[in-house]
Amino acid sequence: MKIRKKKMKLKGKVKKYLMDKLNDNEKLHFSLLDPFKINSSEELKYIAKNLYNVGTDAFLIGGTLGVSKDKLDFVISLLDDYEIPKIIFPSNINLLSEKADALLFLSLLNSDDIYYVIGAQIVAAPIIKMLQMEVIPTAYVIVGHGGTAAHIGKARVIPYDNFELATAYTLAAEYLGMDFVYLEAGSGAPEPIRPEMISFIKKASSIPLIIGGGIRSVEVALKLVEAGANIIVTGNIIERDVDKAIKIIRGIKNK
Ligand SMILES: CC(C)=CCC/C(C)=C/CC/C(C)=C/CC/C(C)=C/COP(=O)(O)OP(=O)(O)O
Ligand SMILES: O=P(O)(O)OC[C@@H](O)CO
Ligand SMILES: [Mg+2]
Repeated sequence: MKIRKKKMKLKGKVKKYLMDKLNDNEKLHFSLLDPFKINSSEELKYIAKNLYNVGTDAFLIGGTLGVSKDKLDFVISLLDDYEIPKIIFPSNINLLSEKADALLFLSLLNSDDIYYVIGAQIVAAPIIKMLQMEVIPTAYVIVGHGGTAAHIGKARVIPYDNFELATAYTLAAEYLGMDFVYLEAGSGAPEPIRPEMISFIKKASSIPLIIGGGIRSVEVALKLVEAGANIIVTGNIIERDVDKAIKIIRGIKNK
C-alpha cells in the first residue's frame, strides 16, 4: 500500500516560504499556468512534473480571458501532489478559491480605472476572509507592451525606458507596505522588462521584484536576474516550448 507522504500544508506559510528563500539570496522562478489554455490534464501533469523536478519555486495559476472558477479549481487539484505553493494570479474577483495556498492580492497601481486599484480588492476582501485564504499584497505595475492585462486592466502603461516613473511606482508600493512589486510587460510581450530598468529601481528600493512578460530564453532571464530581479515569471514559453522553460528554470536556480 502506497503510504501517502503527509502533505506539508503550505496554506498560511507561503509568504514565509518565499521570504526565507529570498533572504537566503535565492533567485526564484514562478511557473504561470493559464487554466484557459490547458488542453488536457495529461498535458498539464506532464508539464507540471517537469517544471517541479527542475526546481520551479511555485505555480502561479491565472489568466485574463475565459478563466472560470471551475477551471481554476480543476487545475489547482491536478497540482495537488507537488509540494510547492499554488498561488492564484487573479484577473478578477471570480478567481478566488479555498483550494489555493495563497493569492497574489494585486492592486494595479497604474490603472485608469479605480476598480483595478481598490474596487475589486474591497469586494474580494470579505470573500477572502471567509475562505481563509493567505494573501500576498503585491503592486501590479504594467510596463511597455502590456498585453491583455493592460487592456482589461485599463492601464496607463509605463514606457520601457522611463526608469524614473517605474521607480516612483515601486517606492509608492513600498511605502504602502506591499510585499512585492510585479513589473509586467504583458503576457507574450515582444519585449520584456529591461534589465536597466531593474538595476535603476534597485538603487532606490529593495522591495522584492517579480518580473514577467515576454521572457522566452535563459539568456534574457539571467540578464534580468543579474540586474536584480528576485522572481522571474514565465507563462507562454511553458505552453509553447517546455524544454526552453526547463532551461530557464535550471539557469535561474543555479544562480
Ligand atoms: C485582488 C483581486 C481578487 C483582484 C484584483 C484584480 C486586478 C487588480 C487585476 C489586475 C488586472 C489584470 C487583468 C490582471 C491579469 C493578470 C494575469 C492573470 C495575467 C496573465 O494572464 P494572461 O494575460 O491571460 O496571459 P495570456 O494572454 O498569455 O493568456
Ligand atoms: O506569458 P509570459 O509572456 O511569460 O508572461 C508571464 C506573465 O507576466 C503574464 O502575466
Ligand atoms: Mg490568459
